[in-house]
Amino acid sequence: MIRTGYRLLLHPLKNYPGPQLAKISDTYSTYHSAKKSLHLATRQAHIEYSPVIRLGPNKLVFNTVEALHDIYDNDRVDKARTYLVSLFTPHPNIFNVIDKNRHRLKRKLIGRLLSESSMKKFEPIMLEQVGIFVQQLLTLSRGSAPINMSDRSKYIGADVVGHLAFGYDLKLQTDPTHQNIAWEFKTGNHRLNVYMQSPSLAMLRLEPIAQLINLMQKKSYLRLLQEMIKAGLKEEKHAKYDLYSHLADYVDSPDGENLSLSEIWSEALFFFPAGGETVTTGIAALFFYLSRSATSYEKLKTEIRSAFTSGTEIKGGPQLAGCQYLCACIDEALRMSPPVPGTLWREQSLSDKDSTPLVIDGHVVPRGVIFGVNIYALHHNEEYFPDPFAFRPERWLASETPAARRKVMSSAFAAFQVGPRGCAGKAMAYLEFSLVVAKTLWYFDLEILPGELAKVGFRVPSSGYPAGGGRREEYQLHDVFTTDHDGPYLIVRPRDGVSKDLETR
Ligand code: HEM
Repeated sequence: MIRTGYRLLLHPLKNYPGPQLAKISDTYSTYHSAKKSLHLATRQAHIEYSPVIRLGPNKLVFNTVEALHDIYDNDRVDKARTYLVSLFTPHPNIFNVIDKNRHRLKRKLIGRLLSESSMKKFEPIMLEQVGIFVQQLLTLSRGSAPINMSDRSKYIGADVVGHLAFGYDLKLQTDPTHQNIAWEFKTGNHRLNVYMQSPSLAMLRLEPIAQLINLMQKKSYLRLLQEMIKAGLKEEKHAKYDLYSHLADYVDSPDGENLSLSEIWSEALFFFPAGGETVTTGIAALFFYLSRSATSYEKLKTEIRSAFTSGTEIKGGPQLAGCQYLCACIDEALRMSPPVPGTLWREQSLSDKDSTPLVIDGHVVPRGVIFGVNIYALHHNEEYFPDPFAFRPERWLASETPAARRKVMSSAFAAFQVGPRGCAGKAMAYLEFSLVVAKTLWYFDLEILPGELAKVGFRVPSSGYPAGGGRREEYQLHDVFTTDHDGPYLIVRPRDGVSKDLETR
């Protein structure tokens, strides 16, 4: 009672509007994160209350471009300690490390592997996986089973990352043995996302228990993880183009830039949600939007089919980068269905000695408060993206939209987050995304599957959110820090004559 009274009447955030329950307890965000709908609830709360809302006793969420840059591009701000709930080894990885110096080192080393120039070396492996993707579509197109593009994109996402992280061929695209790991990872993310909203729940230290249950249930991802690590250790350290070969020289090196072996495996494991699940969401979302928008589909198909003369010609480089409509479609899919849709919590750095108050978009934020911008809400803020639920790639094109408007949109586009903790894998993401979509549209014509399956992708069983869930034109994401999603189910028809080079592979 006393604590509730304090939070309502005396707390420094007492004057900020927001759902009543959120002012007194983290139950509000815990409940919505358990329901995987926190992104929708946050946007709804912004609409009902204000661009700045209190979403927990100690939490502020902003919905402005100014706040985005004030928060994420600010040396006085750190990742909030709620990220520590995702710590599995004594060594933090690039995602959950808070200390700025340690982060800088990790970012330097891992950033090299994920840079644009490094991606040129990794591209042959990626192309091989994309080749398997289109070949599998060809095989499936001849069967009677419907093709779920979420499943296909989940498999290729994990296969590509398996190679980059562990130099390991998971073969999810062709062999069902390990395909359920894609879902096991999501379950783990969901649990962590709930803990991140509720620091007190995390303090109960349930994670080791959950891990123990996983072990007892012999979760296949744990077994697979051990298998991948063992296989990696057997190889000569520079045998493959993967994370281990990049970092092996830093293992216990004496010059201060040292990493432990378990730290490298923890980084490699993080690549699965970071690089596998995110690109996957983007690809599935774009196929959803293309299957619903005949105009965009025709425009993109025409662009791809006139930019190249064969499917094998489609690879990274100026020709692919010159496909401007493709780039616009990718950004529009990432805007409407951001693969990391939630609020990425930050706090004033514990080491910040500046005596002036921390100001975010004109608001003085007291120490101890955690804050952020919700990516889904910002991407659907009409002030920055008019008609936010319409899939309109043209809004990103210089030929269709004035420069001033595009500038506003670019500064509000946060799919990869901004600032020093923004995504390190952007170059890889755009390459994989473009290759998968361009090759698919080169080899195949796509149609929505008729009947009940046509509804998969936009149907939310218990939505109740006028601001989001249940829209026919929106690809539905289930917020688990990354996302879970289903569909679209498509009919994939091989183009006459063109798919011959897939038969001969
Ligand atoms: C469409 C695809 C992708 C999206 C939308 C995306 C989005 C993001 C976001 C929002 C963050 C910030 C997370 C936070 O602040 O907690 C992030 C971080 C990160 N992402 Fe991505 N990502 C994508 C693809 C990738 C890929 C392919 C990789 C490669 C493995 C990757 C590696 C990373 C890494 C290493 C970080 C941590 C960066 C740091 O803290 O310095 N991402 N990503």
